[in-house]
Amino acid sequence: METISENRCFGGVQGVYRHPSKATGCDMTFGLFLPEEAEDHPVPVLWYLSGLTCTHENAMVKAGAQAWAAEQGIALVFPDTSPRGEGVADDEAYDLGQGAGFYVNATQDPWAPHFRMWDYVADELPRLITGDFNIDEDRQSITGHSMGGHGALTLAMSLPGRFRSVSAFSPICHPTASDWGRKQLGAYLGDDESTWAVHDATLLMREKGLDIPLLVDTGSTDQFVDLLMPEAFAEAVNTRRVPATLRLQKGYDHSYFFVSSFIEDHVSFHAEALYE
Ligand SMILES: N[C@@H](CCC(=O)N[C@@H](CS)C(=O)NCC(=O)O)C(=O)O
Repeated sequence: METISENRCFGGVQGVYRHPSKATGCDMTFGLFLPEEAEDHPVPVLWYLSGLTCTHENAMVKAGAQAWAAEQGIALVFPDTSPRGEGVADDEAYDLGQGAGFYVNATQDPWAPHFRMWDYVADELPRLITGDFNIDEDRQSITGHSMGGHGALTLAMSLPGRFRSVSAFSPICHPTASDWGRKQLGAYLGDDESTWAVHDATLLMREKGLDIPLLVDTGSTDQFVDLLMPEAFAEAVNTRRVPATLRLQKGYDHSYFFVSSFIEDHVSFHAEALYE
């Protein structure tokens, strides 16, 4: 693993690292914030999955999470959103290909060789960070924004026991019924929609429910709210009577100004579960 940068940050270290990935078959870059406590003992970790067009960097520099993670003694990991590089397939559209991995394992050409972001964030990167850094593998929580909120919700519902809590900012809630989803799931997984269902938070909620604390914030004036479909997810949560806090935040849009306004709440919410 190669260290790209390490900067002192709120008493801890904000690092950026690159490593060859077996899952994606290319080099992958991620950001990792370690609070000061990691110098002495293993610390809990909060995963932050990012949205369309993002790299590891957007949330790392724009969400403002480190101050609150430092206060709580929690590590933050910021994975990239797709495989990258010249030998990796791409598309001209911003919402397909590089920067738009959707946290699935592609089965279709030209995506199948590298677009295995599910395996990357569910298996390979967790093993790497808990092996190489002072992180407590038994205390993990997950959050994300937009496409990353979709990733956070679907990972949490599909990997029971892995995470202590899950939250999301403006998540894509029902991708099998949205243009943020149908296009990408069709391209990566093919036309058989039965293979899409395990990547749809609303369908997973209807089918399985969830037994860890759940918090979702969406801006009431998010410009993409019709694509996010928070009401479909809320209905599934209600139908299953899953304890959850689902909020529409008045006047907020889809940007990182929204994420940074509520990140303190989310870090505190996760800290409660991680230190229970
Ligand atoms: N570029 C797209 C939207 C992409 C977008 O809003 N991406 C969000 C996540 S879904 C983001 O975080 N962008 C990067 C940033 O704001 O730093 C458009 O204008 O239609």
